[in-house]
Amino acid sequence: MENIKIDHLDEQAMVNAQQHIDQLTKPVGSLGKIEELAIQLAGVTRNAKPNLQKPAIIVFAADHGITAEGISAFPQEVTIQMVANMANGGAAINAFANNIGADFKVVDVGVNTDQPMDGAVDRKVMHGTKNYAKGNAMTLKEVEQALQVGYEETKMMIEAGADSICFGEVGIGNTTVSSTLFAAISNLPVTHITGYGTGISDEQLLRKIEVIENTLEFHLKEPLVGKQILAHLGGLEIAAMAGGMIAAAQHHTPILLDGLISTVSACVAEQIVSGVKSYLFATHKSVEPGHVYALNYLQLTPLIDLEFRLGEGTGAAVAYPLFSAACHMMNDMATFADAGVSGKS
Ligand SMILES: Cc1cc2ncn([C@H]3O[C@H](COP(=O)(O)O)[C@@H](O)[C@H]3O)c2cc1C
Ligand SMILES: O=C(O)c1cccnc1
Repeated sequence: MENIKIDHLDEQAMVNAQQHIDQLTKPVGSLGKIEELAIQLAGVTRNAKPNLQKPAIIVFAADHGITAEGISAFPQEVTIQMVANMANGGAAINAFANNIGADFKVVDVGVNTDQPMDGAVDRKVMHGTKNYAKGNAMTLKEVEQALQVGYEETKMMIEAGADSICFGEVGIGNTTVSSTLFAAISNLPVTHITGYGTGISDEQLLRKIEVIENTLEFHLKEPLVGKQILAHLGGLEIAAMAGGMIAAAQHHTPILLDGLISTVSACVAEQIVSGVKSYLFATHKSVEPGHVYALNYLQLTPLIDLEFRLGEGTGAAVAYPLFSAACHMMNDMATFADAGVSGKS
C-alpha cells in the first residue's frame, strides 16, 4: 500500500475549468463555493467539465474493544444491529442513498459476531479490535488486512462505474477511537477534540476524556505514525476507510468525507500514502468538536453545517447534490458568447 503513487491534480484541467466558469452567463465568482468545487473536481477527475453521474456510498463496519471502558451511550451489539438495518435498507444512510440514487454497500471488516449478516459484504478481519486501554488494538498484519479490504472494496465500486465515493462507517465506540487517533496525530488537547458521540452524559464525557488521556500516555512513549498508529489505537473500519481513500485517490475519484471518523481516517490515509489529501472534499461539519479540528488539520473547509452527529456517510450523502450542481453548472450553462448576453460594461 505504501508504494502506491498518487498523481498530482490536473492543473491544466483546473485552469481550463476556471476559464470556462468565467465565461458563463453570470458575474465572475458569483457562484462562490460551487465554482471552487467545480475547479477541484476538474483537477481530480482530469476533466475541465467534470460530469459526475454515479455516486457510491461505502460503509465499513467494525467493533471496538475500548467499549469495555464505558465510553458510549449504546451497547456494542448496536453495531451488528445497525449493519443488519443497513443491509435491509432501514438506516439513515439508506434513505439518503435513495435520495441521490447512489450505489450502496456495507462491508463487515470486523464486527464482533459469528452470525452471518445477509446483505453485508463479509470481509471480517477479526471480531473487533482489542481494548487499547490494555495493550495494542491489533497487530500490524491486521491493520494491513483492513487497509486492503478497504482498498479492494472501493476499487470494485470504481470498476463498477462509481465516479465519486462517500465514505461512511458504523462501529459503537468509534468517536472515542477517532478522538484518540486525532489527539495522537495532532497533539491537540483531548478536551478540545472529544465530544458526546451518540449522546453520553456530562459525567460520561469526563470519563471518556480520562480514558483517552490515559491511553495516550500508555501508547505514546514515542511518536506513532501511519499503520503503527492504527495498530496501537485501532479502528478496523478506520483502517478500511483509509485504504478505500487511497484507492479512490489512485483512481482519480473524488472522496466525499463525512464526519469525525471519516476525516480522521483521511488523516491516517495521508500519513500512509502522501497525496491523498488533494482528492478529499469536506462535505459537512459534524457536531463532534474534533471534526472541525481534523478538517483544519487537512486544510479543508466544510460546505454545509446541518448539525449532524451520526456518521454512516450521511453528511456526505446529503451534500452530494452540491457536487452534481457544480457539474451541471459546468455542462449546462451557456457562455456570454453563446447566449448573446452582454458582458460587464
Ligand atoms: C442507533 C445508532 C445508529 C448509528 N449510526 C451511526 N452511529 C454512529 O455512532 C457510533 C459512534 O458513537 P459512539 O462513539 O458514541 O459510540 C458509531 O456507530 C457511528 O457510526 C450510530 C449510533 C447509534 C446508536
Ligand atoms: O462526526 C461523526 O461522524 C459522528 C458523530 C457522532 C457519532 N458518530 C459519528
